[in-house]
Amino acid sequence: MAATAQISVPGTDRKITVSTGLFIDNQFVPSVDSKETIECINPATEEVLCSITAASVKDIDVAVASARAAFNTTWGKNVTGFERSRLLNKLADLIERNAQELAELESLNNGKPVRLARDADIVDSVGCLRYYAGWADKITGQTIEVDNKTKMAFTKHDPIGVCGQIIPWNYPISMWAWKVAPALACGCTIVMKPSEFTPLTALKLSELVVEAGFPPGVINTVPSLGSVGGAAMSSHLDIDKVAFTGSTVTGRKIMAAAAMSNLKKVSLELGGKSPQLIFESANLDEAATWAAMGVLFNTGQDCCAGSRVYVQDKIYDKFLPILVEKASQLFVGHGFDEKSGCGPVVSKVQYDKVWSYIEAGKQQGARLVLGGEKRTEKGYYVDPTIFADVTPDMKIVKDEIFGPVLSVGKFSTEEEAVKLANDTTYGLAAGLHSNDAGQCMRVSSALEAGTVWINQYNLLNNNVPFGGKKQSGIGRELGSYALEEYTSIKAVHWNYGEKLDWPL
Ligand SMILES: NC(=O)C1=CN([C@@H]2O[C@H](COP(=O)(O)OP(=O)(O)OC[C@H]3O[C@@H](n4cnc5c(N)ncnc54)[C@H](O)[C@@H]3O)[C@@H](O)[C@H]2O)C=CC1
Ligand code: BAL
Repeated sequence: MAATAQISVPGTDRKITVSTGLFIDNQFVPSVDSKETIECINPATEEVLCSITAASVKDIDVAVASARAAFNTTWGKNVTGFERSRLLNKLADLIERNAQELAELESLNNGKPVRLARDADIVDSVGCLRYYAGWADKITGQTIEVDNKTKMAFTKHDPIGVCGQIIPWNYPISMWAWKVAPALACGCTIVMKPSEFTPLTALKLSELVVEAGFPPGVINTVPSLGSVGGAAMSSHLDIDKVAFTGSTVTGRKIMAAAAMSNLKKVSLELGGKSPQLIFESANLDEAATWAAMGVLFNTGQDCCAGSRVYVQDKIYDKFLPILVEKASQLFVGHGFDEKSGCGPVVSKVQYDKVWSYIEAGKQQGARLVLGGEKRTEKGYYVDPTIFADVTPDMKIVKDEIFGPVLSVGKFSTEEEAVKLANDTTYGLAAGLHSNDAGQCMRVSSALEAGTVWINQYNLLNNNVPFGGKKQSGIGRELGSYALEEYTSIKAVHWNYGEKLDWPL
């Protein structure tokens, strides 16, 4: 039995108990060979919450063996879709029951407001599990007529097997749900590696996996450093698929490791530098609200953050103050303050990265119109920061910052707007605000992005696919499209009459 930690809930006399071991075969266990630990930090206070076991390469082997055994016996093709659906729905119910505690733990480890973790991240995650519970008994192949006389063929959509799932720290519960729900619906088993920055809710969710009644080995949770556990999973010979969300740099490493090991299937949901275009016909107040939310939600730590806003020249001077006003209305504060709409960034590393970009923006001559001043209090807080009059060569315009930092530039024609928007190696998302229907159709078609929002931003739905073009990724999550990531298609040719003339 591995140990537990008690984490105090601010403003209450309650404590949350977290198992600090690895979750393998439905049990919390110590590492088989290592004493390495991961310190979990509260980004709002910079205090250590607890230390947990860091999985070694050997622990990954043990978790994979557990997932393989489950795949071959109690899960995989040995369980009906109806049963997978029932268990997914049960898990969704348990997460809903525990929403407040999970949201508190998410806030303590990640910094995001409890209110948003509970009412957005967890509500959407429960919805995701229920959405894929609906699919579990509807995953079917095709019957294919071949010659109508002696042969038919059919396809089976088999579960792909053991899935390594490597998730980031920006939406720990949501990314867990996006990975777990379609994999289980298809009959796959899982080795889940949460980010070393935010492993606590994945450990807590593992307790609910047992309570829901999943057989041992179906979901294993192995917190580990990316360079240890993540790398071992990517090159593992008995993992059939890796699903990853995180940086483009790490995505490349995972793909290379997959190629050099067993050519496992890989899906990558990577970075972005998404544009939002504001055309002169737009409702400026509404467009400013979406634009502010588009970059500031989750403190800008969002793969699809709309971190470049381009405004048509005729409305630029009118739009900019409205945008600045909207952004300054956001209350940035401790995640346990119900008023807080934005917490600190997740870690000291991320804090330093965001500030290095703010300094670069200043040095390269962008006009600072909001924020850009450090706070003196403890915690990794960064206030909403807006730079105006940016040019395409600036670092703040080119690179993914992953913080509450917005670059605002100007365009005159629709053609120029599209050119600026597409001037990036990324292609995750884009937004356009216009009341000209023809323009909405033309521009949404021309934007090189996996998701385009028209007169909205950042709102996703569990039944709509999400993923990137260009260097923002490969494959799709959510919607029916995600099922393709977790299935392997088998074609069965059935001869019921043809005799072969032999020798040929
Ligand atoms: N697309 C997205 O949603 C995310 C993008 N990012 C971007 O990445 C930047 C750096 O953040 P990081 O936490 O360093 O991102 P990262 O991409 O390195 O981390 C994401 C996950 O990958 C794992 N990982 C790290 N190295 C690995 C390796 N060699 N093999 C397999 N797995 C590995 C980590 O342990 C974590 O679970 C951020 O500033 C942001 O720009 C970060 C998190 C999420
Ligand atoms: N915004 C969707 C998920 C992500 O940021 O990784």
